Amino acid sequence: MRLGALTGGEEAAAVTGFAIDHRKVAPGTIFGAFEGARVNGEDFIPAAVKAGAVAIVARPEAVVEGALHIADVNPRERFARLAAKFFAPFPGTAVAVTGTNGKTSTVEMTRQLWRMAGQHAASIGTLGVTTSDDTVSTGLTTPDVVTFLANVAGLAREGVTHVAFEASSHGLSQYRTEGLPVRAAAFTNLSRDHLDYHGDMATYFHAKLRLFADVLDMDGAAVVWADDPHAMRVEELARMRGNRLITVGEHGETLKLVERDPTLLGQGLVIEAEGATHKVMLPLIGAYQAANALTAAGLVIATGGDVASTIANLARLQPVRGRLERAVITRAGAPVYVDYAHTPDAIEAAIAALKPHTTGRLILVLGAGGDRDPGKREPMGQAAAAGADVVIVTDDNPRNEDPAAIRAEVLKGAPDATEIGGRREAIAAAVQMAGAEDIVLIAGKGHEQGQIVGDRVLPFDDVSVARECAA
Ligand SMILES: CC(=O)N[C@H]1[C@@H](OP(=O)(O)OP(=O)(O)OC[C@H]2O[C@@H](n3ccc(=O)[nH]c3=O)[C@H](O)[C@@H]2O)O[C@H](CO)[C@@H](O)[C@@H]1O[C@H](C)C(=O)N[C@@H](C)C(=O)N[C@H](CCC(=O)O)C(=O)O
Ligand SMILES: Nc1ncnc2c1ncn2[C@@H]1O[C@H](COP(=O)(O)OP(=O)(O)OP(=O)(O)O)[C@@H](O)[C@H]1O
Ligand SMILES: N[C@H](CCC[C@H](N)C(=O)O)C(=O)O
Ligand SMILES: [Mg+2]
Repeated sequence: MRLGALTGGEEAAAVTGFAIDHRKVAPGTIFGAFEGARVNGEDFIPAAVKAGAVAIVARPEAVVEGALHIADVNPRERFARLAAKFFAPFPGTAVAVTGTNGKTSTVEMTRQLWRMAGQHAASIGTLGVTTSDDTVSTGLTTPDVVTFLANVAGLAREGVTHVAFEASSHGLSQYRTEGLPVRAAAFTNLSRDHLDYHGDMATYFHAKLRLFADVLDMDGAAVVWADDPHAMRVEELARMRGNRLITVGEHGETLKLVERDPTLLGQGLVIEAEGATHKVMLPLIGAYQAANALTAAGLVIATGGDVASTIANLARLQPVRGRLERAVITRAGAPVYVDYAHTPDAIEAAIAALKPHTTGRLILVLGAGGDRDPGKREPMGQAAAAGADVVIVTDDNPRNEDPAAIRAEVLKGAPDATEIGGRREAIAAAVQMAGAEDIVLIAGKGHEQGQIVGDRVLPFDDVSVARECAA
């Protein structure tokens, strides 16, 4: 592709690719130089030009010599839009999910429901890029803009027509997905997380609202979990902008949840839609999984899915990795669940999901990640102490923090908890103390395959460790 074809100018230079890291620049690359949280990408402009960059997308005040300066006050957005032109075509139907909890579950369930309807579907998020054939990890929930757009284009080349992706607040505030047309956007919920990055709840919510204010197509649909206290703001935004509004939940109008009856292995749902009453047996436990399943159904309906068959297909949803995943049943007969709860709200939701399933004690193992919002740690401890009968505080991913200091902050909220730093030892203790009537919940790491200590990733999988401890 010629540079002029992207800029609307006369430049004849060939564009061979896009990069936001100067170490990935090759001859013909367009380099995006952004001010980051850690360093200023503008400092790498000379090195990028030396490596063969033909154009630099940067703020007007940045100094660019030896390559075209594509100046913009919002260089991240401009870069994403140019890159999207380069990487297109994309799958015809893309939808995005934002919210503090439930994004991964919702995109995965959307992918499954589309597939059941005969579509060639994929999802992108915390679990990686998932198609019906495999899952390839990207390391981030919303990958960087170049990885994201290249992956979405790659999916189109493989024949994927429908893609659901997670729009994290970091991804939205860094314009990681701009340029890809979004036909429908879903909001799951808002609660405390990531305040280390966003500073306060208002800024965090504002970042999420960008999905509805800026990213969603003007003629696209907004799908809203109506039972969240923040749903109203999203609904107002959609109405103001003239987007089709699909609301789901007990307060929902499109898919109204009128009854939820937990059973041993799932839950019966009664849903009112289009004047008819639909009954379906969801093969997953927990109110939160019903919420995510209904939000996913909303997205499928928003993109042309038939209402009755989409609801009926909920009966065939497969579990999502690391979300209330039953790892093993101990010798004493206690089921051990692994769940990715790593916010106060999620801890509460995971406990609420399991409580109806035990006549004995709920034994909870939890920790909190290092280099992430420290303010959520004490409330996580409080949620644990309020809902579980036995709490064991352990390490999550300490990253570059002192693990004992992180545990101390969680323990402030759960002063009666037992402290066992080693995650394996903590899981072993929980498994050993569980009796026939008890349930063990291991929270925080879900599907993760490693424990990040310093800059090293040590192999660790909660599910495998639980099985080893129960053997
Ligand atoms: C806080 C954060 O979001 N950081 C991400 C972001 O950094 P940034 O733009 O602030 O970058 P920076 O490191 O200050 O560098 C500025 C610029 O200089 C460039 N650079 C930097 C160094 C160099 O030698 N050469 C160079 O060109 C960088 O590529 C960047 O464009 O852009 C980088 C490049 O894409 C990401 O790798 C990095 O993710 C870090 C590793 C990270 O841990 N991110 C987490 C917090 C994250 O994004 N999480 C969300 C939410 C999770 C969820 O709730 O699900 C996610 O979507 O995964
Ligand atoms: N709708 C929901 N309401 C409350 N809690 C939820 C909901 N969905 C999921 N959770 C909790 O959050 C955890 C993470 O779920 P999931 O991975 O789907 O969310 P996510 O938004 O993708 O998280 P992340 O921001 O880390 O990517 C679950 O294991 C569960 O404990
Ligand atoms: N076990 C994890 C969960 C992280 C979830 C992720 N979305 C983030 O906050 O970056 C941790 O705190 O290390
Ligand atoms: Mg996720």
